[in-house]
Amino acid sequence: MIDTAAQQIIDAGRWIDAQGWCPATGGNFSVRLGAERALITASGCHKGHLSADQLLQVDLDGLPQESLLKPSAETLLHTRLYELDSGIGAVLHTHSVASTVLSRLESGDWLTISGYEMQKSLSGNHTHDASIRIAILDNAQDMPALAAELSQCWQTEPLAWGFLVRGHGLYTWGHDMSEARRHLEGLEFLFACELEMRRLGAGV
Ligand SMILES: CSCCC(=O)C(=O)COP(=O)(O)O
Ligand SMILES: [Zn+2]
Repeated sequence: MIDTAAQQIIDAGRWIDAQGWCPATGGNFSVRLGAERALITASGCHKGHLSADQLLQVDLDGLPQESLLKPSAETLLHTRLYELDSGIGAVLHTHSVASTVLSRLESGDWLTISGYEMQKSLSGNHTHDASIRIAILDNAQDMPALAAELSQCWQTEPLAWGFLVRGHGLYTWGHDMSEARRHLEGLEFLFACELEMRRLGAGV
């Protein structure tokens, strides 16, 4: 199980890097290992060429388990998602240009997208003819505070698919790594379209 999860994270990192969505040391990825644990990337390494010795187990308080590695600085956002929804099996955090710029252009708490066929890549959506809303949290270096912000937002309205952190990037998830990758690819396509529309002065 751990070997499979590790390979899923390594493969996702290679693919995400090839898309240009985890430049420098940006991004972090995790897979749930059970009710109380997750496998997550270590802090500060390039996520495009990970090896198994750059992954460690954490409990849902974000504490390393049987490892001397330093977990991702953003571990608490991953573990909070696993606590908030027991159906989440994998979490991907990326730093694309589109998610970073769009989250800064939008000054409100939500990004609303409508009219795109690609909305159907997000579980539960069956038409372009509806609006999807992606929450935007303000960035912070204080991870317990940002995780608390996420919990508060979730209590008002449970989030689906992902959320943006302003000027920082995207968190997305799925019931397994395959669904998380589909949500990531779909959302990034939608963000790129929306950014291009705004650049052309169309819509909004
Ligand atoms: C230059 S990236 C800054 C940190 C960050 O936002 C990130 O996603 C990577 O942090 P980690 O500790 O997981 O390497
Ligand atoms: Zn980040």
